[in-house]
Amino acid sequence: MIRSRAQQIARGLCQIMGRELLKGNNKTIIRPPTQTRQTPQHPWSSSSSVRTISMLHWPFTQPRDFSLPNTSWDSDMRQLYEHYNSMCEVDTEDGGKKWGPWRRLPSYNRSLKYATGGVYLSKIIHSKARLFTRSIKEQGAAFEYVMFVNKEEQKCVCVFQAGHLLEGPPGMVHGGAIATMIDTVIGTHATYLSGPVMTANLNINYCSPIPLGSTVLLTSSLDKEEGRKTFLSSQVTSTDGTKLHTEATGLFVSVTMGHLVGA
Ligand SMILES: CCCCCCCC(=O)SCCNC(=O)CCNC(=O)[C@H](O)C(C)(C)COP(=O)(O)OP(=O)(O)OC[C@H]1O[C@@H](n2cnc3c(N)ncnc32)[C@H](O)[C@@H]1OP(=O)(O)O
Repeated sequence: MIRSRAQQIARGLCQIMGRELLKGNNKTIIRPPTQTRQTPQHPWSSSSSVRTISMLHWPFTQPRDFSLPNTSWDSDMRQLYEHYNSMCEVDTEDGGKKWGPWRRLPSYNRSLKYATGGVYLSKIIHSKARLFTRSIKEQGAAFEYVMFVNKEEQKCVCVFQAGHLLEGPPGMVHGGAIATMIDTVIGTHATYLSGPVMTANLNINYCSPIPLGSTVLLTSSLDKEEGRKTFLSSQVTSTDGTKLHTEATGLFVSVTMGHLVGA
């Protein structure tokens, strides 16, 4: 009985989430429920077919965007955030603003919250579930990160500060935490490019340890797409790009929304 109720909710959710995924150039991208500030209209979201949500008419709480700066961020993290954020909006000749080549991806503690009504649904469906990387409340204790995508170059970058709860060897970041971040970054990038996907294969080479508490840069680039398969590669480097910490490749397989929510 409970299962059939869950399935009904999941089916409804599929319909809702399906509507909230943007279609751009035949690609599906995650859409935030709202912008955190006034931003210029972006070509990807300017289509009249896109259903935007007016939070003015939305009675439920706006989810917290974890990718915005907080006091735990060190100077490297802030500088890189400012660097990529400044390329999200550029000045026009007439003194206005327009979208730049990069876009910051918002980040919530449940993927469900990207959908219209997702904040409400997340209180009903597995209400205690949290996205692994956003499950620790203390700022700076575990995964602090922000992701930016560049549609033209089909690239994604992530500025990641590894907190003290991610220790593996003494004073160094746990390999599983690094794998988690790589999966998160290339998985998000694959979703951005290809719509709902799941990780089918992840290969990782750990080249040099990441000091606990430090900030590193993760990059993701599209290698190829073959039918339902999206192949990406990733590198984790020091913030100045001179030291290679980790390199990885991943295969993501497109799935239906039903597959994702277990309907
Ligand atoms: C917002 C935060 C984002 C975070 C992103 C995190 C993403 C995740 O961690 S997902 C969780 C971890 N992953 C999983 O649990 C996935 C478990 N696996 C599955 O569900 C399924 O095996 C799944 C969906 C990957 C593929 O199953 P299915 O849809 O039946 O596809 P299937 O027909 O088997 O394979 C499709 C193609 O992929 C290939 N393929 C599938 N698995 C693999 C694999 N491991 N290695 C190589 N190729 C593979 C198949 O050979 C096939 O290729 P082709 O089309 O050329 O014949």
